[in-house]
Parts: sequence; structure tokens; C-alpha cells
Amino acid sequence: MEMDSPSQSRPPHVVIFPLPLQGHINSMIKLAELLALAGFKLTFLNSHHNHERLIKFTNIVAYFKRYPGFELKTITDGLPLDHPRSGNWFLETYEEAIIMKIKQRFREMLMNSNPPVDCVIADGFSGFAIDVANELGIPIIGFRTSSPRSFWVYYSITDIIKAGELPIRGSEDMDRLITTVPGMETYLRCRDLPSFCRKSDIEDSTVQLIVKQTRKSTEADALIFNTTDELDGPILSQIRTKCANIYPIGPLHAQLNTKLKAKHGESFDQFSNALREEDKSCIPWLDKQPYRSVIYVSFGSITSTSRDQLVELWYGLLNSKTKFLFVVRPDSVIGKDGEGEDVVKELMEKSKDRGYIVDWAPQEVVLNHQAVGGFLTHSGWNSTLESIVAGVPMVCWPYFADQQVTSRVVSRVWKIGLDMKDVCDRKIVENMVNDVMVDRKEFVNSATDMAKVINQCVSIGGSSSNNLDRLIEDIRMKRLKTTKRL
Ligand SMILES: O=c1ccn([C@@H]2O[C@H](COP(=O)(O)OP(=O)(O)O[C@H]3O[C@H](CO)[C@@H](O)[C@H](O)[C@H]3O)[C@@H](O)[C@H]2O)c(=O)[nH]1
Ligand SMILES: C[C@H]1CC[C@@H]2C(C(=O)O)=CO[C@@H](O)[C@@H]21
Repeated sequence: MEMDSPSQSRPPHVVIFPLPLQGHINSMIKLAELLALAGFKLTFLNSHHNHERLIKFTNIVAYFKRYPGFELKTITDGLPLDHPRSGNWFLETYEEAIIMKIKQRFREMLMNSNPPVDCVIADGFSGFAIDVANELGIPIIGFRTSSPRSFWVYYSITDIIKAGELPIRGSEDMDRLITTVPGMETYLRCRDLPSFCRKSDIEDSTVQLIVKQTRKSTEADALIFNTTDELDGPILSQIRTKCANIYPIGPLHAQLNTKLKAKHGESFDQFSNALREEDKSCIPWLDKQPYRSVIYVSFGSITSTSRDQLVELWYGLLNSKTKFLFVVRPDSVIGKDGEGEDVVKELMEKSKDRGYIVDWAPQEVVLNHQAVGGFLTHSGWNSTLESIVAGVPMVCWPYFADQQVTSRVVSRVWKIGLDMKDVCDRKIVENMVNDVMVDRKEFVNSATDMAKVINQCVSIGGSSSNNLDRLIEDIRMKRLKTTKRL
């Protein structure tokens, strides 16, 4: 095969490499498409398992054919193909031997690439990618797909421990303010720290892994965040003290929609990233509901609930004054095999005229539907951004990791929702749902105002749009290595 010479003029070749999780693929494939729109050659590197699922449930191959040179490549995630990969499988299996296996395959892939790779954009949680790219002399950008505030809290954990503010001393200690995360001193309580910080053994391997990956990502040539200066400016300034070159280019789904609309007009074709089958039957159901009368309930791709929690949520919704569209992933209810599905069927039967249930919804479409007036969410970062862009206020019920931080920010800093953290009681669910859906003027006003500001950021001349242009130019002009160090 004839190799491409570096002096030859050709579009920059970028490899994008997300963690093998729905919440990570979503924003990283949007970025891949944005760079393809800018004329770059793209290689999107997915796990074999997730690639197979995207082939099964989406039109991925046909869709990306429209971009010349867009290549879908696959790599191992370290597990056998028949592993179920449900719930929090990733953290349970991500250990040194697996990391080394992926690292080796990744190195081979980069070394054998033709045309050569000009820039790697790797998940900010894959520190090994930085070592490989540095070894091969390829510029590398880390993309942390969760919120910058949660990134900053993870980064600060070492200092929080040094200051004696961790570990948490029992349940009566949960409302104590944490004072050692710069920029968050006034609102971050123990209960708002990432869930892993609740362990009494703060040397626990999960905490250590996340702190290590977070600190490592500042060794990349630059960092991308799926946010805007308008949402997270003060914290981005803090992060810049650790990594000088940051690109806040989000919300990426809105940035991509804006660019596609400009190119193809209002009814542009959109790629669904779903690793599961979307049940679109909820849209005709929503079409029949009055304006802003439905609360959408979904807890993302990883959350599990116990049978009791599901029942409390369900009765809270049923006793509230609103209708609801509920996503219950079949693998999300903890219990004996099939028990989850039985509970769902039973509850659905009891509430046919009040609610609709699906395994997986076309969420972006749902949140932008005129009938949807609120979102009961687990505060995953993609869901939060999708809700903000749609101007939909939230009731937050965080499950783990970054979600504890985000739900606090939604309620206390941005004031576009309520935080139901650490409770799952039908009366509280009912009250909070009513507060966001019925007596809702304040939330609606702040969510509407915020949506306007954030949608501006991705329009021409907006901060995220400008930052994306800067990213494109820095890759094109090979400036990443020179802008890197503090
Ligand atoms: O029925 C559904 C449910 C979800 N989604 C989509 O799936 C994504 C879910 O992402 P997110 O809201 O971020 O939740 P998780 O799947 O839980 O994402 C993981 O990854 C995120 C980004 O790093 C983290 O913020 C979360 O805490 C982590 O659990 C979103 O784009 C949703 O639109 C659907 O399309 N249909
Ligand atoms: C692998 C999981 C732990 C860290 C990541 C994350 C975060 O807080 O950044 C959230 O959930 C998962 O997507 C990731």
C-alpha cells in the first residue's frame, strides 16, 4: 500500500475514541460529525460490542457515508463479546490488565494508520491514550464527557482529603459544606460530592482510579468540555490553571443541529446514537397530550433501581397532577430475572390513562415535544444539557458519580429545577413533580431564559461556536503542541 507523505496536502486525520458507554459515545460522535462537516478525515473508534449494537439499532453505516473519508473502526473493550455489559459493568471490569490490552491495540491502530493520524481526541477517562499518543508524537486532546464542575471536584479530591474534609463522618455529616474546591465553596455539601466519595475508605480503588484519570487528563495537549462559558465559566477558569488550553464547545447536540440546519434546512436528517431499540410509539401518544402537561422520566443508560424505588417513583407520579412518559430499561430494575418486567407490567396496567412506558425513548425529540413540561432525570450530563437546550425544568434524582454534583448545580446555582437527592418517597416525588409541573412559573422562566442564552452560544459568533472554530483551526494548523503548557 502506498503511504501518504506528510508534505502532501490532505485534510487533517482525526481519531475519536470514546469510552464504550452510551453517555460517552453520544457527545463524541456529535463532535466527530462536526469535524467531518469541517472537511476533516475522521476515524471513529468504537468497541466491537457497541459497533454491533449501532449497526443493529441505527443506520450508522449509511448515515456516515455522506462524509467522504468517515471511517468506523472497532477495538476491544477487553471483555468477551457475550458479556452482558449491564448496569455499572464498566467500573467493575476496568482494571490494569484490560487497560493494557486496549492500550496495545490502540497503539497498533495508530501506528498502522494510513493516512497518518494528525490528532487524537480520546475520552478524558482513557489516560493510557495520552501515553500512546505522546510516544508516537501525535497531538492528543482529552474529552471529558461529564460536566466540568464534576471534573473539578474529582480533580480536587486529593486536596479535600488533605484538608481533612473527607471521609464523610456518617449521615449527620452530609450537609456540611466542603470548602476546598475553589469556586464551589458556597454550595457544595458532602452529599453533593460524587457518589464514590461516600465510601468510608477514601483510598478505595474506584475513587483512586477516577482521581488518577482526572489528574492524568490534564497532561493532554488540550481538553474539550461539552459545555459553554455561559454555563460553567468560573469553573473553566479554575480548570485552566491546570490545563491552559480548553475548548468549551457545547452543548454539542445543539451545535451540531445548528450546523446541520444551516446546511440542509429545517428538516435535516439526524443520526440516533442509540445502543438500544428506540420505541417511537411514545411520540403519537405525546401528540395527543395538552401543551406542557407531561413529565418525562428517564434515568439514562446505567442507573439501576430497586423494585421498592420504582414503586415509590410510580406512586409519586400517579398521585401528582400530571401525566408521565416513563423510560424503564428492562435491565434497570434490580431483582430476580424477569421480576423487573413483571413490576413494570403491573404498574402500567394500573395507570394506563395516566402514563406511558417505553424501554428506550428518542429523548431529544421527546424533550422538544410541545407536550413535555418537565423532566425527572438522574442528572447525567447529556440529559441535563438536552433539557437545558429544550428549556425544560428538571426534578433531579441522581444515581451515581458526577450526577450528585450536577443535580446540586441545577437546583442551587442555575435554579432550573429541584434536587431530590437521597430520597425516594412517594409524597416527596408527588410534591416536587407538582412544583415543577403545576406551580412552575419561576422554573419555567429561568429555564426559558437559560435556553435562550445557551442556544445563542452555538449560533454563529456565540462562544461555543467560536471555540469550535478555534479547535478546527488549531488542529488544521498543527498548533496543539505549541499551545499546550502552562
Ligand atoms: O430513553 C432514553 C434514555 C436516554 N437517552 C439518551 O442517552 C443519553 C444518556 O446520557 P446521560 O444523560 O449522560 O446519562 P448516562 O447514560 O447515565 O451517562 C453516563 O455518562 C455521562 C457523560 O459522561 C455521565 O454524565 C453520566 O453520569 C453517566 O452515567 C442521553 O443523550 C439521552 O438522550 C435516550 O436517547 N433515550
Ligand atoms: C466510568 C464512569 C466513572 C466516571 C465516568 C463518569 C464521570 O463522573 O465522569 C460518570 O459515569 C460514567 O460515565 C463514567
